[in-house]
This record gives sequence, structure tokens and C-alpha cells, in this order.
Amino acid sequence: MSAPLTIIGSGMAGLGLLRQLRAQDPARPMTLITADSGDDYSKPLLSTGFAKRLPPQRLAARSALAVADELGAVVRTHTRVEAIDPVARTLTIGSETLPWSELVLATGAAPVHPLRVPDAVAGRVFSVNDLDDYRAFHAALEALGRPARVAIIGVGLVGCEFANDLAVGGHAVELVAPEPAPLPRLVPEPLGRALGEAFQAAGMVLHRGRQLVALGADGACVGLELDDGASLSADLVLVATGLRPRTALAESAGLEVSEAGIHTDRHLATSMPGIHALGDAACVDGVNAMYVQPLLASARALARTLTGTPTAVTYGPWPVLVKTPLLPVVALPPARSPSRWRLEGEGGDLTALAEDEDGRLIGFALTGRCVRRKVELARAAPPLLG
Ligand SMILES: Cc1cc2nc3c(=O)[nH]c(=O)nc-3n(C[C@H](O)[C@H](O)[C@H](O)COP(=O)(O)OP(=O)(O)OC[C@H]3O[C@@H](n4cnc5c(N)ncnc54)[C@H](O)[C@@H]3O)c2cc1C
Repeated sequence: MSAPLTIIGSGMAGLGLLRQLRAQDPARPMTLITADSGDDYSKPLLSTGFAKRLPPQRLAARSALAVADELGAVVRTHTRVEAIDPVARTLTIGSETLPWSELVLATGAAPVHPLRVPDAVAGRVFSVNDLDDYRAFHAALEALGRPARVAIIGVGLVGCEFANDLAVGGHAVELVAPEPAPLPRLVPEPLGRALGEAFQAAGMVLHRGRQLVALGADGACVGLELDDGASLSADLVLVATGLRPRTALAESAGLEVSEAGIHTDRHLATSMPGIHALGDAACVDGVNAMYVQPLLASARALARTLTGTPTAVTYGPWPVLVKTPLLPVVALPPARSPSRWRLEGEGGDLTALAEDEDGRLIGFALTGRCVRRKVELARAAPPLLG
């Protein structure tokens, strides 16, 4: 039997590609190997489950077994690929060496932790980046049997979405971050401040301009020390201080990588023949967008390439919809520093237009009722990868 086309990773990129490939090639042997449970779920739903009190099983559309059955593929779960040999076209899992015909890396991105977590509080400090993490965090909240006091470290998209979701779900939320306002990489400061005000009006406490310097046990709780000497206490801590593309496996196999991800061209081809990459792990022609629309476009293009029709991927001017119903936010961050931001609106209803030196729109950010303008503005903005 010929060596299978092998995908590493069962996130939306890996499973999305497997589905697209199977639709175009019903017979080819395919294997998907994943370090997690392999359940088919939508990662964006992870930060919407606590307000609706959704148990983890409600977030998984189907199990890894059902995926394997439906798509006629071998799916190996809780299995970490340890090494790749690009010349022999094999990969290593423990003492096993498995051959592949084509290899696709969909290894995603891993949470960055600013501090080492002491063992004494390890069971109370979380990052939620996949369904297994959600299961663990959900179980810890349930075990309290009452609304929790949750400290969230980080005010990027993930931190803000969980803050909104947990607060609406009845938990007491405190946010800690060094920046002066939420969503610093997505929106200009006045719009971030508007979101911060909406959070405060909902009862959250914001520690802006502050770094977490120490974590430790505080009775049955977690004690947090900030850089101004302030101390907080929380039942649980959620660390949301960014995600870094998982590149170690690719790098040790000699593939070209950087902090932005595994380098690919627009055909998702890495620097090694026979190996492609997509999703949060991949930096495609200099762009790692790290959200769903680009990875779905990549899966469609790569499936065509791997079934004999070389297809370059393009990304449109696709804005990010931040799931903070307390104050809706939409952003299409400019690819380069704008010449100026033009701000309009008042209160929580704000529009910020990023313009280049010739006054052309190169990005935008919207809050509150202004999010209605997203379609009109996206039509006028440049594509992420044209
Ligand atoms: C809370 C949250 C909310 C989000 N909300 C939105 C949103 O509203 N809209 C949006 O567009 N985007 C959103 N995003 C981003 C979006 O979800 C991600 O861009 C996307 O899910 C990434 O998918 P992926 O398959 O590339 O990576 P991942 O989902 O990280 O999957 C990586 C896979 O690789 C496996 N893996 C890694 N290393 C190995 C190894 N050595 N061996 C075997 N397997 C390995 C992992 O087990 C996993 O299965 C959100 C992200 C988060 C965290």
C-alpha cells in the first residue's frame, strides 16, 4: 500500500483540509495525527460557552472516531509527532517510524506564558486554546459550585472575549495588562478605552498599565502580585498573553521558519519539497493572519494543489469580529503603520479609519453601532494577501 498523505494537527486548518481533500479525492489514503482529542469543534466558540453555560460536549460537533469514519481516514489522537525526516519522507512517534507521501503541517499556535506557574497553583491557572483546555477550565469552574473570581492576564482578543463571556456568565472578572487600553494590536486606543468602559460598567475591574510579577498560593485561592506592589486574589487565573506559532517540529526538520511561523509561498509550500503548511502555524508569503477565514481559504487552495491543480491562495479584506457583546468590535488592522487614524463618533459608537499618505483606506476599527459599517468599509480596503 502506498504511503498516505499525512496531516499533523486536527484544528480547523487540519480538519478543514482533510474535508476538502476527501471531497476531491475519494480514494487516496490519508492519515491525520493530532496531539489532542481530535474532536471536530469550532475554536471561536470556546470564548462564548460560559455565558451560555455550555458543557464541553456541546462544543464538539463530532468525535475523532466519527471524523475518521465520515472521511475515510486514519485518525490518531493524543499522539505527538516528535520528528520529521524530509529526505526519507518519514515521521517519528516514540519508537515508530511512519512513511508519508506528502506532509501537511497544521500545528497551530501555542499560548505564551509570561511567568512560570508554581506547582502549588498549577491546577488553578489556565490557558484556553483548545477543547481539552476548555474541558479543564470548565471543570474547575464547576467544582467551585458558585460564581468564581477570575483574574484574566492579557487584554487582546482572547482575553477580552473570555472576560466578556465569563462576566455575562455571572463570574467576577479582573483584567491585568501592561497596555493602557484593551485590544492594543487590533484597534486604536480610544476604541480600546470604549471597550474598557463597557467592561467596567458591567462590573469588571481593569488593572491597566500593570504587569503580573508573581503568582502563588493564597489559601485555597491564587495570589497575584502586580508591578506596582498591588496584590489580588482569585479563585482561578486565565492567562491570555498571546499565541506563538508552533514551529519547533518544522525547524528541527530544517524547514525555514521565523517567529511569524513556518514560511510558505502562496501555494502553501514550505522550503522542503513535499511539505506544506497552513493555519496559525504558517506564515504565507509574509502574512500570518491567525484567524479562521484565511485558514479556510488556505485549505481550499491547498486541497486543489494536492489533487493536481496548483492553486495560489489569496486573502480578501476580511475584518476580525471580536465577540464582546457588551460592546461589539470589528477590526481590519492595517498591514503597515498608517499615516493617520481618522476618528469619528462618540460614546461607545466609534469609527477609526487608517489612511496612508495619499488618504487611501488601509484598515479600520469599529465599535458599538458603527460595526454596521464593516461590509461597506471592507469593500474599500485592500486585501490581506491579494
Ligand atoms: C478563544 C479563541 C477565540 C477565537 N475566536 C475567533 C473568531 O471569533 N474568529 C476567528 O476568525 N478566529 C478566532 N480565533 C482564532 C482561530 O480560532 C484560529 O485561527 C484557528 O482555530 C487556528 O486553527 P489551526 O488549525 O491552525 O490551529 P489549532 O486549532 O491550534 O490546531 C493545531 C493542532 O495541531 C496539533 N499539534 C501541534 N503540534 C503537534 C505535534 N507535534 N504532533 C501532533 N499534533 C500536533 C494540536 O494538537 C492541534 O490539533 C480564536 C482563537 C481563540 C483561542
